Amino acid sequence: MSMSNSNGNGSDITTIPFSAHFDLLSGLSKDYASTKRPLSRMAGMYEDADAFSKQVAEGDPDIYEFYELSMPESPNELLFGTSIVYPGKVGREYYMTKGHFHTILDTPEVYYCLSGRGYMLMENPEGEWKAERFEPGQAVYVPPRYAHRSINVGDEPLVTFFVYRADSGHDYGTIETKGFRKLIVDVNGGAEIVDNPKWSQEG
Ligand SMILES: O=P(O)(O)OC[C@H]1O[C@](O)(CO)[C@@H](O)[C@@H]1O
Ligand SMILES: [Fe+2]
Repeated sequence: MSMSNSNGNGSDITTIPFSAHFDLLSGLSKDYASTKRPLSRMAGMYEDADAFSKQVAEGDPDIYEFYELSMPESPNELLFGTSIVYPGKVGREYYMTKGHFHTILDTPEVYYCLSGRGYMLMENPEGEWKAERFEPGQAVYVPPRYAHRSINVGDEPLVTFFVYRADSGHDYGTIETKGFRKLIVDVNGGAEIVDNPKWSQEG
């Protein structure tokens, strides 16, 4: 059987069958090294700047880590791995990923929750948004054009398995400066979705 295919751009790429291990509960892999995101890499992304600075100074905790396999950036390939968001809060805001649009905006993504509790917060450039629950066994579809951010509202790591087209790319766009239109915050011990003041001030 031939293992060659074309990436549609004139050059041939070759991938071979393979498998990878991810622990069902922790999401950690025996086969790969993860990429870790400490809090200091998320400057300006949490609403409470004082709480952010204090936590960075007091140890700069890892907020999340993920595995991203090295794949040819082709529309004919898929990229998959696990994402692990640790439990905690910055001020009233739960630990979360940076979140991103795909550089090729029209590409979707699927997430499957392996353990933990949280939300996938999604919004498109037109301002439509949706927060879907993550709990073990729940799959979430991120449609084309939707930015997506995983948020851990529980006491355990939030572990998800994701798959997306390998050429999709990451575009942080307005997210690094204004964030998402909504925040998920702790109100008296429960998670609530509230307006992000950075968006409501400017409309
Ligand atoms: O790009 P961000 O928002 O920091 O999040 C990274 C996560 O997103 C992914 O690209 C999957 O969409 C993974 O690599 C990782 O789990
Ligand atoms: Fe993505």
